[in-house]
Amino acid sequence: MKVLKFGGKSLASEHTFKNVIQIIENKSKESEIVVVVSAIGDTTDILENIAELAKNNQDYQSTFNEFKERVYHKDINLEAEFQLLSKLFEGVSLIEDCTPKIKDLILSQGEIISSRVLAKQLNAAQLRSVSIDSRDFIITDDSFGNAIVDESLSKSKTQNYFNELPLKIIPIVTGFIGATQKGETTTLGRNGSNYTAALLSNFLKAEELQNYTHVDGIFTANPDWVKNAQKIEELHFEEANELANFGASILHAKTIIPLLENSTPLRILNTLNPKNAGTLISAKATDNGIKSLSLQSDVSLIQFEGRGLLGIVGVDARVFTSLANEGISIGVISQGSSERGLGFTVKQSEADKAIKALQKEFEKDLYTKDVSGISLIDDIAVLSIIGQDLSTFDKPYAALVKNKIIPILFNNTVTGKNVSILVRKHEAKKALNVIHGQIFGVAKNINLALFGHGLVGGTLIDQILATASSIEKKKNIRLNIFAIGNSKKVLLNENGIGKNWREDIKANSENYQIQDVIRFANENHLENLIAIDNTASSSFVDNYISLVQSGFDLISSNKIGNTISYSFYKELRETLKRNHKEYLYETNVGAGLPLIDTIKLLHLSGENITKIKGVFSGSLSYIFNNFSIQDRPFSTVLQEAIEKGYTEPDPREDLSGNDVGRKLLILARELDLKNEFQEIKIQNLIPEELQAIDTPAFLKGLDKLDSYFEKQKQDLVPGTVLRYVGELNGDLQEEKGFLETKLIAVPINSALGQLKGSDSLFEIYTESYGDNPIIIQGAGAGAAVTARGVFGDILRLADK
Ligand SMILES: NC(=O)C1=CN([C@@H]2O[C@H](COP(=O)(O)OP(=O)(O)OC[C@H]3O[C@@H](n4cnc5c(N)ncnc54)[C@H](O)[C@@H]3O)[C@@H](O)[C@H]2O)C=CC1
Ligand SMILES: N[C@@H](CC=O)C(=O)O
Repeated sequence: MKVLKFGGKSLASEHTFKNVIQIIENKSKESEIVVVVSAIGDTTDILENIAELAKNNQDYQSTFNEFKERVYHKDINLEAEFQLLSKLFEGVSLIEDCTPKIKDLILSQGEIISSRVLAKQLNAAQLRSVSIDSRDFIITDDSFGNAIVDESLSKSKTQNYFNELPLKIIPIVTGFIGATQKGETTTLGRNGSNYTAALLSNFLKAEELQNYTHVDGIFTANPDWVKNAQKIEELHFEEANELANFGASILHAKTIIPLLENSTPLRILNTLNPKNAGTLISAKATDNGIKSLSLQSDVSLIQFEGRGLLGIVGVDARVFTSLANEGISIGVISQGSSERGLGFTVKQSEADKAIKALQKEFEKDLYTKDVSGISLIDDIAVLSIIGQDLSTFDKPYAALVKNKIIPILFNNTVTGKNVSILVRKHEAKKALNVIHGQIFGVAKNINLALFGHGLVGGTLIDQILATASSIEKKKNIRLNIFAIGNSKKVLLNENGIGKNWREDIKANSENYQIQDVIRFANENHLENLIAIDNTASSSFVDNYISLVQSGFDLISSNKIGNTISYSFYKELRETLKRNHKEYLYETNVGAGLPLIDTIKLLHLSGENITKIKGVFSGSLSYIFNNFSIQDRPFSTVLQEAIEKGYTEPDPREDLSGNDVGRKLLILARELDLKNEFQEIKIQNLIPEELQAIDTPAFLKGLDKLDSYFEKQKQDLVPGTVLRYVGELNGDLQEEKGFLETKLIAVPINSALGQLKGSDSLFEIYTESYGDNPIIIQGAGAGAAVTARGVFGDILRLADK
């Protein structure tokens, strides 16, 4: 025999009702069944609300009429229940009081109505069934509202009752309600229907209790809050009990206990997806490990502080006794060894009462200032990691801090594996997602805001979208682009911008300030935030500090942030350190080539890098590699470099030598040299009259450059070619290095003379390597290689 229990949501609509009937039909063909029901939909809340209106002498009648219309069913006469309710509400309204006893009688009608309605519907569907009132056999004490079941009496009564039932009739039993020995109606507390079903499963020795809900089972976290929460296939009773104790709303601690006697398995199933196997809770051992995260957001934190409490015996006892006297239960408790302060949680609904009780108890101590404050923090949520001990707690904790969520306090159980963390309510969803991603190894969400969607930025977006799903499979990292912005407008989507981003930008982007993007990320509880600067803008760099302070890591292909004043360079690094954030910019020198990382490692390991020289610019490499040996005007070759995406948005950044200068400065600063941009000796290749005009005018008149460069070529000694080079000389002992860029002639058969395409070449001279430099060579410019380099930085950060 199996017991099937259907919750209120399963009975709430015509559609779900049909599913219930179908499930009952199928299950009754497999084995004998007993069905337990909750009240339909939110009937219990509605009845409670009507009673409250009546008690307060407010208009309850219209809500009651609405209720009657909602539960009315044409084939079933509910007049007796409605009349009883009507009399009860009238009485409550007259005496302006609703005692727990009356309230139980009112609420019980919800389950009575639902069992009658379901039985009627089943009979109409040719499934013989009968509505059964559990008050006939579930016997309780008279603690109305949360009555204690007399299990042995209830067991024998239940067994006798069911022995008398005719065979082949499906019993539809009211959950939640019972009766005292005197026959007074009681209720078993919220979630009591599950308890009734568990009791019946035990008393009738069911082979399984199947609890039909509106979800596929128990998940590693509430799927409404954590998108990639995973269903748990199996749990041991003890683990389920822990989950229930820590507030997993789908389970009720009371439900598990009756099942232990006969080790009756409990399966959590979905009425709307009945083929899913759900979660099985049984006595079978499962792999030990973290099982689930739960969140309680209806709590408040009380802070009790006092200077004069150190060493005084009995203060905690007074705190807890005064609350116990008011029937207030305490959740998480924390007290430091200084004994100066005690923090603990209570239900939010009881917080004011708790404060009043404490103020009364400590009235004198408050006056003498031995107790200096009793205060309340209301916007609190308790996040519990069930199955977590402190040996591996460093990871979720560090992930929280990295996401700028600093727990208010945390607490672990001495035995068992549970850690509870108190966070601000508005941070709870983000905290849950951060910890979930960290401990379950399921795809970690990395939320990206991309600024600049030109050549590099646009290519990067396409690369990310094309590979996101394979990265998720291979690396368990889910890259979610939630913002794409240019200098004026931004497109935002917390669920991820897709392949049609170019059209979406046209249709849906809005004017913005950086604070709008930050606010959007916060409001949508987005974690692991990275801002990526693929602009060439100096004004965008102004946003770096606020982005870091708001919890973003940074990545840039833009070199400006690293090459404005040294004081900004330092300020940014200090801000990053203070906020536990990172800034990666591997593409700043040599595009996709692994140059910066190599220099960083060499320098960090104490290697004295004395010189770096070579061809730093991919575009200038392309231009001079071709122009030196081809009989084509300079402007034609330059135009080609622009079209291939090698140059800066304004190619004068390259021709002026500034871009090479920036790269030298970036490397110098990696070596702890404190140079400023103005100190670099730069050879500018742009004729003076073309230096001050605007970009479109410059681009229109590229041929004005031809005669100057033709002359440079003609002056070359035969067997040599032109190369634009950069050189950095520095030393560990020195504060500043010597940085220079210039156009030179080199032998055509030298390493520099042999460069092809847009290749850059870097020679790194160090003390240990002596005269044989480390050489890094390869494509030094181009949207595709640069975007790949930025992508590499994203994955590096995502892995941390
Ligand atoms: N092309 C290459 O080979 C390499 C380029 N880079 C760097 O990549 C960056 C991007 O270069 P491209 O894609 O070629 O430039 P681009 O001109 O094609 O794109 C720049 C984008 O930034 C946007 N933008 C400008 N100011 C902005 C602001 N204040 N806020 C937000 N967006 C803004 C523009 O609207 C444009 O969409 C540059 O900093 C460049 O130095 C770095 C290494 C190699
Ligand atoms: N314009 C730059 C692009 C890479 O930084 C170059 O030519 O090297």
